[in-house]
Amino acid sequence: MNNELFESVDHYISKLVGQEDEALTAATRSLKETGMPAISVSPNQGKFLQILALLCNAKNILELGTLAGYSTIWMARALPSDGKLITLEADPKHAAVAQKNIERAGLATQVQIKTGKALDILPQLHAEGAGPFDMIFIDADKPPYAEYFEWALRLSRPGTLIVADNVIRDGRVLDKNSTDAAVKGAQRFNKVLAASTAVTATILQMVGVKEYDGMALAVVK
Ligand SMILES: C[S@@+](CC[C@H](N)C(=O)[O-])C[C@H]1O[C@@H](n2cnc3c(N)ncnc32)[C@H](O)[C@@H]1O
Ligand SMILES: [Mg+2]
Repeated sequence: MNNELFESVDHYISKLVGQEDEALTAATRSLKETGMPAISVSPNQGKFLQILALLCNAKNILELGTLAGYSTIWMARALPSDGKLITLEADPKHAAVAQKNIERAGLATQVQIKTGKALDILPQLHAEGAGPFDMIFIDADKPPYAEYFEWALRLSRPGTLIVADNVIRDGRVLDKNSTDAAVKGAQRFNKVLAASTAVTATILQMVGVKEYDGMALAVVK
């Protein structure tokens, strides 16, 4: 693989159609400033998520895994003025940084961060009658991705788009003997996705400024 070329082309694309404004660059800067890991989606992936949200006319988005709110900002910008995005984050420090970034982006009235483990909050959302969501982006810890998918289905309607990030893991999903918990989580999720009769799904490989990876896309039947 020619990673250098993939990175250069990724920069070329983001310069053309994935330009970040000050709110997005500040969100990225906040990772370094607060010692958070640089594991947000890339600018072009953020733009891709925004386009997906626009394609499904999303008024109601759910995100699992906020970090600094970078992907949150890209997706929330696709919402109409009365649209809402709920994002779940286990780490209160990440949630606090994300809240500031979301306020800076002028999205505080549309975005709600819920702090806690996704597997605790998802049943609460379901019990409260939240949703159905138009789009659900799964990007939290990888081992329970299959469980996140089951909860996403419960919070969906026919036509809901479910997107799951990082399901290729530098190609390591091919390694049947992998002991890496994230790889095993992705393998288990991909199997569950493929076997599900509730969705029409595919997986896109992605190259660029981030590690070689991929996103799963599933439309609920
Ligand atoms: C890959 S980062 C999210 C990146 C973000 N979606 C973006 O692209 O800008 C994963 C986030 O999930 C959070 N997380 C980890 N385990 C979690 C859990 N059980 N429930 C909710 N969030 C979790 C981590 O603290 C981290 O902030
Ligand atoms: Mg990710």
